[in-house]
Amino acid sequence: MDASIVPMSPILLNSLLHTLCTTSEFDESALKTLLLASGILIAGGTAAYMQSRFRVNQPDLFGHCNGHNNDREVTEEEVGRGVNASKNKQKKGLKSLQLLASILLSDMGKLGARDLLGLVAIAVLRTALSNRLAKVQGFLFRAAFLRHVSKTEGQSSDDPDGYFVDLGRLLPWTIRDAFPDLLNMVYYKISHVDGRITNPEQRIASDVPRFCSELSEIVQDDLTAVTDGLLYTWRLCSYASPKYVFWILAYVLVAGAAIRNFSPSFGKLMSKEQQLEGEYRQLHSRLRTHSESIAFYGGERKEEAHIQQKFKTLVGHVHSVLHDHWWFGMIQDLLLKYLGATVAVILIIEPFFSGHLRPDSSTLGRAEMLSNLRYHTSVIISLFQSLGTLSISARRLNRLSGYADRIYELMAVSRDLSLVDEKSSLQRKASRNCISEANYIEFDGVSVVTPTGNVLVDDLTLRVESGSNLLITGPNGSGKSSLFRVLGGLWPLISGHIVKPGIGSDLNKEIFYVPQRPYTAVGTLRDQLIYPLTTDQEVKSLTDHGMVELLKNVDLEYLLDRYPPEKEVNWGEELSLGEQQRLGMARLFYHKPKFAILDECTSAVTTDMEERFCAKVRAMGTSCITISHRPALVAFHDVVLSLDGEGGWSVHYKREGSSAEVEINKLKASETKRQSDAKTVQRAFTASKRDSTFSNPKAQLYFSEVISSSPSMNHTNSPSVVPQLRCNTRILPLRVAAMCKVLYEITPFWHLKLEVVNKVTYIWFELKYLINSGVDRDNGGSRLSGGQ
Ligand SMILES: Nc1ncnc2c1ncn2[C@@H]1O[C@H](COP(=O)(O)OP(=O)(O)OP(=O)(O)O)[C@@H](O)[C@H]1O
Repeated sequence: MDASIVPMSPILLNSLLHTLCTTSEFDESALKTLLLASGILIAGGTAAYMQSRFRVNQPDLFGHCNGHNNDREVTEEEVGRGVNASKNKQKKGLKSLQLLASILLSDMGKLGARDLLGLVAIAVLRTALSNRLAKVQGFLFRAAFLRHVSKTEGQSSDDPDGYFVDLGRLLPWTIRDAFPDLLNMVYYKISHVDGRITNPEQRIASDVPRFCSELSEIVQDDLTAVTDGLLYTWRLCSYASPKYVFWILAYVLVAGAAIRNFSPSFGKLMSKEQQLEGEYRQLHSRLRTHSESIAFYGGERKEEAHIQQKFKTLVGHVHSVLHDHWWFGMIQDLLLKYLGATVAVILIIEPFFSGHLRPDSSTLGRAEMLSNLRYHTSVIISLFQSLGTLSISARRLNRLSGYADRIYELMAVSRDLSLVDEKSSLQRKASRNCISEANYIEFDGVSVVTPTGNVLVDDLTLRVESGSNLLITGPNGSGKSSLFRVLGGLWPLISGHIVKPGIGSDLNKEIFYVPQRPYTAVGTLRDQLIYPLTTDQEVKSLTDHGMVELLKNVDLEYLLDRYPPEKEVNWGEELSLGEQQRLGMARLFYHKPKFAILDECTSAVTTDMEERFCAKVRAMGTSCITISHRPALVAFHDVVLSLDGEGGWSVHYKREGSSAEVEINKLKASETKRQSDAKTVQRAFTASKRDSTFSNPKAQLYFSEVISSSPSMNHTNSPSVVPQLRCNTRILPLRVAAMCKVLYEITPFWHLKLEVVNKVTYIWFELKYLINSGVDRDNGGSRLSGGQ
């Protein structure tokens, strides 16, 4: 709205001024137009404001939701609470803004300070230039009056804003570089353990850039407003008297106070919008990650409904925000721009028509007056605009505080989690609960507790010497993986003592974790093998021959033929699950750690591959800690830790000559009901005969039959998704008409329609001005020549 209405103000004033210059009295039609426009704006603004304040079907009146809880009436107490909560939130947001600003300033450095000074210099230059232009315009008016140049030429001089704003807005982007790094090891804890913050990625990827860009705009605009304000105050004081500055200031202060009273809590609205947007994006990202499973299940409708619902909530909220911006912008523009400009014109007229600047009757005197009037109109309007800009800064800062609040919350939580880590490690050191370093892994009285407080394993005591191999079994959800979350420091050590190698150094060198869900990094095939190292970090660089050997160990050498060595591939999408798991094994062979934690990392590979893998890891001298449900793997391990899923556990050491079957039977004695379910599946699996269907040569025949009986894909059967899109031979007018219809239908929002209304009003004023000025030039021209 602002952008389209702003140009109206100078046009109205120019029109008024023009009329004054030629006839020395208000033109009746211009006054009517002004009154009509003001009336429409006041009526529209008041109606919208009333509507917004009395939306009774929205329970969280100050949260601006789209009214799902119609069945509950809003009590006065609740509204009161809403007001208090809103005010508290607003204060919190402004405090966050203050803190972020101080971080930005302290991290700005020499480069940032230089840029800030550059901005100030640009603002001063811009003000000086616009002052000069205002003077030139005054001279041109004078010259036009004396018939030296045509008057239209005089009006064509440009405002310098366009030349400076773009350049000025580039500079504050460097402030963004000074932003502290929000991504660190705490990220996992924020998203998986802590639970205070949802969608941290939205805050980092979207809120931070938006915060920086809006902050840069405010800094730029306010700097300009301050320099303009100072210069024009001085000019006005020196030309007329300080009383004009006093009147303008008084008007802006009163209008500003009235506006502040009306202002909705834009910070809170912004914050909620970001949260809803984050949730909406997350649904899309989930859809992308699980698209194959969803397609197999045929779950498109369910997913679509879910996404649609989130989208509707987001749109409803955005609608509500835009509506508030609209009516509030209307009131603000009315008070600070239109009414303000009218007050300015009334102020400027007084000294020229009844005061000390009243011209003498000579032509030169009138020309001088015209020049002065033009210049001082620019001065007074610019002063109004700059004070107006400063007074709406509160709204902009309020909006900005919404982003600031979210960013600061993220920073506070991450700092909190780091501090908690440090504190608890200190506490643990003081007590007996701590992690210390040795050549082996030991759990001594360790309890594994989930972030929600469930005890998964109680008081575990177990030692894994370097060179021995441990197998961990237990029902699903019994805490097998969680044990290593505690060992790796992802979950806090609530009680007990852990001993492990590699503390303080690169943990992967000593204990290498191969996860259940294979992880493939972005990059080339080589990058997959050396992950998490980068090429620069490699102690001994992986040769081509070494790479072939690693891949041969896991039967993946064909990947070298399929993909050029330097090609970056989305491995997670192009490789099968089993292939990704085998790539994970090859990665382990490359790193050759002291201990390898194999968390069901062979669940998708063939059994012979699994056995080869275990044999190779043992031969490498790496101790395996394997989580698996497969009894076949017992043979490769010396110790079996069995979890019962209810906090209990038992350790079994393999004796000479005992077989895997004996060990399993031993474990059976202590089975609970939950355990026995898992074991039954294991036994059924080992007892079942291999299905020979797919090794049967006839299977090929079956596939051929399926393919031949499937419907052929010819073009005549292609589904007509959107019939309108299929006819591509439509003539241009029809296509334009269809486009307009679609545009109209997909833009049900007020603000867009309002834009159209604004544009039409603007054009109407332009036309009216052109017609008036044309008529007046004819009349005025003849009158002037008559006068001369
Ligand atoms: N971030 C978390 N917050 C709360 N509970 C969690 C979290 N992560 C895991 N859990 C819970 O901890 C329990 C143990 O999970 P864990 O992944 O250790 O199981 P597991 O024994 O490895 O199971 P599986 O054999 O299915 O892999 C589960 O009940 C799970 O719901």
